[in-house]
Amino acid sequence: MTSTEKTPEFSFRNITRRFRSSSDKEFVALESVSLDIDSGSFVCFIGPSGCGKTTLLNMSAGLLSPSDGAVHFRGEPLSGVNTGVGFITQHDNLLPWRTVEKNIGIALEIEKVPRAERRRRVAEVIELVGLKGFAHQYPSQLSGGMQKRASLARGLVYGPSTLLMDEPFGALDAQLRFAMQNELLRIWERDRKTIIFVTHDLDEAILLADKIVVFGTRPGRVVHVEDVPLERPREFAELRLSPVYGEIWERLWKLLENSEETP
Ligand SMILES: Nc1ncnc2c1ncn2[C@@H]1O[C@H](COP(=O)(O)OP(=O)(O)OP(=O)(O)O)[C@@H](O)[C@H]1O
Repeated sequence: MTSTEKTPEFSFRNITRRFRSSSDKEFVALESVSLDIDSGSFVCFIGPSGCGKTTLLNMSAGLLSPSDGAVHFRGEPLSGVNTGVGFITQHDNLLPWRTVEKNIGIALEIEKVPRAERRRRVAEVIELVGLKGFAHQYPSQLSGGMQKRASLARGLVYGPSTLLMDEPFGALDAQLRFAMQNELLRIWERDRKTIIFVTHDLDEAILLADKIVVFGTRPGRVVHVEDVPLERPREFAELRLSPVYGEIWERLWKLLENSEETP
């Protein structure tokens, strides 16, 4: 790498991950994945069920190690839990007995961040995700979209350089999903954190990403990486009419259709 090139946020180097199935047979969940994720970029992972997308996210978070190969985070080999990432899953996992404010601040409490600083940082992310006025509500008092906002705030509060998002909006209805996609883009355009976002929805991937990584199955592997050169800020209604959008959509759709075939 020359001195002018930036160190990637993540560098996956020839990653293979094997698991044991319920019948105790070893199988390859992810094979020979080599991929760089640029710092500050928005990357979507897309592919059929079981192709290893979550496995790769778990490795990025340091919750799982590769059987072969290595994950480098900001130039350093990753070993152990990656404290530089916020992880947001499909299920919000908000604790029902804690208020919004206390749910969001939980990581700071664990880190023993002093109370005044904790309050300040929690208030800042609450404002950022548009939950001002709801700090003292309990999760059951929030709408689905507000719960998403709360889990987004919880992922942001300790200032990670990357957000790992595993189908975060999968369970939302179309309108709410659209609102949350726009909200996420607004926050990303403000902070330019690196985002790795797993989705099954091709439109969502093209709307959000700078780069789309397409996975295939049996074994899980990367079959294609697509750069998305569409201008930002992106307006979905206009975007869908653009020829570039249509070309990307068709190319990736075909790949996804074929991605479940054994190579
Ligand atoms: N801890 C584990 N033990 C055994 N097998 C596992 C484990 N974690 C994942 N797998 C298997 O590895 C394969 C890849 O799983 P993974 O969850 O990464 O896929 P995915 O692409 O995220 O799927 P989906 O889109 O359905 O969430 C699947 O066959 C899954 O059953």
